[in-house]
Amino acid sequence: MKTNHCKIVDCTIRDGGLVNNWDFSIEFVQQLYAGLNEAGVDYMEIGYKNSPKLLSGADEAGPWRFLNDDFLRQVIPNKGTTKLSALVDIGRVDENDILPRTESMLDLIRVACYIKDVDKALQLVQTFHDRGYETTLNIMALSNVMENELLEAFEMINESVVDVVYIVDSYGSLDYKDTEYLVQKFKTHLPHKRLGVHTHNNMQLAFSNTLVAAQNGVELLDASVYGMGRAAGNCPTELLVTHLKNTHYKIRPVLEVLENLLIPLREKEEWGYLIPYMITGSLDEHPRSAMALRASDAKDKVVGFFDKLTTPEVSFEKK
Ligand SMILES: C[C@H](O)CC(=O)C(=O)O
Repeated sequence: MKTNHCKIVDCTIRDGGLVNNWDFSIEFVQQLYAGLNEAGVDYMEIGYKNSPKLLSGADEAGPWRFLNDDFLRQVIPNKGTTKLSALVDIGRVDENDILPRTESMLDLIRVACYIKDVDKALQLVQTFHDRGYETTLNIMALSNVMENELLEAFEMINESVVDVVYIVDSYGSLDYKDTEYLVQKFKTHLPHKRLGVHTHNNMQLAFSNTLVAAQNGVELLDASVYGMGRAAGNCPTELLVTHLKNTHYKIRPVLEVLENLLIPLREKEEWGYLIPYMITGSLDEHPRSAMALRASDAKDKVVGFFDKLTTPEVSFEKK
């Protein structure tokens, strides 16, 4: 039987941390890792490897915001077959904090950037590659990128050592046609690179777009349990685990994690498909305005919110 070419990268802690400021207990992360490992999920992104020296708000955030290698060894004393990944952002990571892979629990380092910073991101990729890690380049907000910028980026990427290049739908505004178009463009211009996809569920399309990408040859599929991720969240891990054919995945351990960890957490924290996120997704915008609305007393005033975002005149409230 033909085996499926796809691999799942579970981002529950990293992207979900944007919902609760990475306030996950050690037991939560250990149980999640054990469940994903039993389920056969290929990678778990256990947080960010940015430097607290380069970012404000470090004191309030949980430890998954600024991963430390000694801490990680204590959290996962018995690593299984699920590999560990960390994300870094341009300008927020201190290269000196990244140990050689042989001395680290991490297997994969993913570098996130906007299109204008692809050159800087590829320099970091080279450093991490030289230290022995698998690497990805995650180009965020691709729905806002001009063709000429993309073509310029492809030239640099082709000359780089990066293993996997990601199509990232940061605003959750792509549909199946857009996804197919982007995947074909990436395949044409990056014939020797493997591809990944990271989707957001603003328009209830995260799962469907991920499947379209997979069907068109994309290998690394980002997801998170119960879709936990910033604003509308991500493609749910449980859906990929149960749906992808010819794989070794098991759904039961993911259901256990859902029942024990994510369903109770969803009672306290909010993420997922909500109308303000649908509005920003459909307008191809960052969800920050919708997140601010949901945190305010006017959280369900979706008509006024829509009017405000779609009116060219800008009015500021008088203090
Ligand atoms: C690089 C990551 O995929 C960043 C992210 O989550 C985004 O939506 O952007």
